[in-house]
Amino acid sequence: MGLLSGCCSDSVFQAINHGMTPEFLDEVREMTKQFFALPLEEKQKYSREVNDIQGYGNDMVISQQQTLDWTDRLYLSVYPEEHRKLKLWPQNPESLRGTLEQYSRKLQVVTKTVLVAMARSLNLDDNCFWEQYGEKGKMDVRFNLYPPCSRPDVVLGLKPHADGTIITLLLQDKQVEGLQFLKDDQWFRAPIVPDALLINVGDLAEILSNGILKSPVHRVLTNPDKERISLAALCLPELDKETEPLESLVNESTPKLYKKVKNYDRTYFDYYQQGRRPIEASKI
Ligand SMILES: O=C(O)CCC(=O)C(=O)O
Ligand SMILES: [Fe+2]
Repeated sequence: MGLLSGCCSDSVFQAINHGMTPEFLDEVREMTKQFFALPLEEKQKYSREVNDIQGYGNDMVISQQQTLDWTDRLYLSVYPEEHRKLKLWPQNPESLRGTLEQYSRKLQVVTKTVLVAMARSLNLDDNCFWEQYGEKGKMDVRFNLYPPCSRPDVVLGLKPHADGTIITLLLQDKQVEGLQFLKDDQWFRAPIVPDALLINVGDLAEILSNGILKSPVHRVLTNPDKERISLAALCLPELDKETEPLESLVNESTPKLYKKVKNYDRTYFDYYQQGRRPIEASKI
């Protein structure tokens, strides 16, 4: 697999030669568009329940101050398989379930390759990140639709955040840009590289690497006349696994910079909705 680095930050890569054909990626994008184009009542058959993250719909509203994102979503857990809530997997378009299954299986292979490459880049044991992900590592997918918005000057598709993952694998829209990464207090656009997957490091890789890898802050702009889609696959450690800086990266001259965290995605949400970075809470 080829990794093109440094589009906007050292922790963001565009991966090519990932083993999926351009036609297959188009199919994945197409099924995403088709789902969101369905009538609302059809999509609502898969609605998220009030206290669940999985399903169709926008974010949970936990406070009146919360800034809402200009986006429509479908969130599904794919791995481990026992986390799947199949009743929330759309049967329309008909190909969605099968294509998602195939896509996520391929992404598991990509995930392993990337985690090994990350370890090598830090001169660590090949499997040190992979072991932290675990045999029962979680993969959740988030389908995003950003409808056209008449006030792109004041409304964001997705507010600034860093991902609460080990890594995130993102399939971007092929025509419409919108994703930006923050570096040195400036926003840089993530260019569309057709048929590449954009991979970024998440907070948990920052913690594991004791801060050598940085989880980049990013946001999505809205567009006045075009809709945009994306599909994010979020790789998280298996349930109840504790994440802390790898022992080999901690010694007398480089102390441990982060506390141990567990089920980080749960605390993540509260911070995120207040516009805060959850990783701040785990810094020592
Ligand atoms: O839509 C995008 O390009 C980015 C999505 C994203 O950052 C996310 O789902 O966490
Ligand atoms: Fe993100």
